[in-house]
Amino acid sequence: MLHAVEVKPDVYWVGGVDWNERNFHGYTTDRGSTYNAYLIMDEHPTLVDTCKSEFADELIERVREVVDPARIEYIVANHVEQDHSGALPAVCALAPNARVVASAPYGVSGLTAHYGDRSYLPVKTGDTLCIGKRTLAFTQTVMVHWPDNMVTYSDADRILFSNDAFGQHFASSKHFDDEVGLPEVLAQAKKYYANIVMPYSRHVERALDALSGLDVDMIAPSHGVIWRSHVDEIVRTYGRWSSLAPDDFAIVVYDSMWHTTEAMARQILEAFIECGVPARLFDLKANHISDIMTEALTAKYVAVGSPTLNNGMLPTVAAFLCYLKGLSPKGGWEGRVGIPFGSYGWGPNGPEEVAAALEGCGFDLALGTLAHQWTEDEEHLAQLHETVKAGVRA
Ligand SMILES: Cc1cc2nc3c(=O)[nH]c(=O)nc-3n(C[C@H](O)[C@H](O)[C@H](O)COP(=O)(O)O)c2cc1C
Repeated sequence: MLHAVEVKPDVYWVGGVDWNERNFHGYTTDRGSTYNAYLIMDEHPTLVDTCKSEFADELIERVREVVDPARIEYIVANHVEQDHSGALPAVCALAPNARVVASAPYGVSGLTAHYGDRSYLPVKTGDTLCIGKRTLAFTQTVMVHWPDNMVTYSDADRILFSNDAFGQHFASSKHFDDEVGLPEVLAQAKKYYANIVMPYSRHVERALDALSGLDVDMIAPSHGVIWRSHVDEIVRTYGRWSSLAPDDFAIVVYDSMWHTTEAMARQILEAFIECGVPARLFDLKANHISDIMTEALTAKYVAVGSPTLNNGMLPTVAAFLCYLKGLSPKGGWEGRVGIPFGSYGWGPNGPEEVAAALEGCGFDLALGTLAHQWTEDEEHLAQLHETVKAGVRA
């Protein structure tokens, strides 16, 4: 088994590795994940976060390699969600004198709802906790991505225990950003941001501002690898993602029964490419919505196509648009163009429903709804091509 790992003097990674996790509440995790917990050995031994309940034994075994769990005096619960707090009852049972530190009011109320009243120690932004040589400082990062989220900073170690922020679903026997392929880790961090954090981008901007004064040389998130060599890069990258500034890039997402909407999708793709706009095509039968969302994070153009089925859009397209709506930034998609399209037999309800959904997400439907009756011929496909080119060049 993987042993506890000393990430800085007297600070140990003691988390769990979920090699086989492939679907995290509807988000595909093709590299598995980790639930990171950190043990700080000071005068008052402190555990930062726990893990999913299924990994409690793994975590406790790693803690035992460093210290008898009964000696733990504080458990900092940065976030209520069960992947970080599920092992709390098991750890508390072995550490009966430990005080559980949680953000007020939502961390305390959330933990109480899940695990009962455990005399939580409530903290707010600016509060500190002396654990010996070290002082831990807490910053609430409200709605990144739940109301209770907070991060914990250890001044003596210059470590930010960032919980979900800067995390990646990435299982590895290595623990640091410089020990694994950076492009893969950044890709997983982008997928995490797009699928978990994106709707709260304004809150991320505020959190980055609040944390900008800290002297950080290690970011220890609760999922994936620890940032020690690329701290500036991931903070800068979060700044870029949270700004929601789009790249000149297009995604074309569709489903189709008899290939007409598919032919339209391919024509739209070609038009972008001819305009010099990099573009990607996603058939919803072959691509998972969480992978498409990763690309939506930075795409200026989001074209979505559905034929009409039973007076509406296809269920696959509806599922994608429902997911997109939930993850759309609360203030809408400033500067982003939505392009609804699709084929129909006798009523254009399919493409029209797509248009209404894209508008509801906050896209600008600058090109209108590109609906076509029955099958496409060469002439109409050429017209569609020109319409998209004209829209992109306008
Ligand atoms: C089961 C089924 C139900 C359909 N229901 C409708 C409908 O309610 N209204 C309509 O206008 N067309 C309806 N159509 C026709 C399709 O919208 C039409 O064939 C369209 O060109 C299919 O586009 P596609 O090739 O992208 O699948 C239906 C087709 C099928 C197979």
